[in-house]
Amino acid sequence: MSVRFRVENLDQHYGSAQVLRRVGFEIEPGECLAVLGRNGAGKTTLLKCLMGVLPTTQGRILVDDADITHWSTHRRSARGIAYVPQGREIFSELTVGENVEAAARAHGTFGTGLMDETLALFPALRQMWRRPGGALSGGQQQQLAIARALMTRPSLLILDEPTEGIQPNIVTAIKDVLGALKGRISLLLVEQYLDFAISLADSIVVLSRGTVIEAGRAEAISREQLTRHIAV
Ligand SMILES: Nc1ncnc2c1ncn2[C@@H]1O[C@H](COP(=O)(O)OP(=O)(O)OP(=O)(O)O)[C@@H](O)[C@H]1O
Repeated sequence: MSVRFRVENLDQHYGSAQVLRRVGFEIEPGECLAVLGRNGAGKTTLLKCLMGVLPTTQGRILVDDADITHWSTHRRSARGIAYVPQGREIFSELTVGENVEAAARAHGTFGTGLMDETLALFPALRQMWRRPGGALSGGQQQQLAIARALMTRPSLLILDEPTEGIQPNIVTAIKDVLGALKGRISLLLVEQYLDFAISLADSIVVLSRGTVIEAGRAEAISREQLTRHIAV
């Protein structure tokens, strides 16, 4: 089940440095929002605020009608917000199967059809089921991280640069999976790879120095505009 997700006037500071300024956007149920911006624009900081890893001092975060601004990370996760961080953070000592099962047990979805449904999206993971997570390629680890996140039965899946450092065939596989999930769940995608973001996004937000400098429906923003905003 997907949700409406809204962020209003979010500020964030590291010490005296302001990193986010009045950031706001909305994700319609079942849609994909791409957040774009150069290195250092504040994208990862934004995601940390949304997951409650960083406390919010100014602004509001809403899921449907619930104000989750001050909820713990755990409570947000229980409300259906899942986060696949940059760097993936799987358990490299555990097998692929143990990684998936640990996430499923922690969220009460072990032994449900959800596990089979999710693994059907990632045939490569089934083939690698008994291999340690650390033995997988970067792309396979990314798939594993997404599969783990899906075990929480999310209504909003947040992904921080899922294509970073990944071989092209797995990028395509991940794009297909996210495309298939869209509609059923909402997606928030932070991405540097423009073509990937454009192919999935229904709406786009561009951040620059912590400020939203462009926002709108994906079809209303040209590729040239986006390239100009995020070119180094
Ligand atoms: N823990 C921290 N303490 C102080 N400053 C930080 C911290 N983390 C990030 N910053 C600074 O905040 C700004 C935003 O960083 P952030 O990582 O959110 O950007 P980003 O858009 O995700 O960049 P990248 O694509 O490189 O990950 C940068 O200027 C960065 O140097």
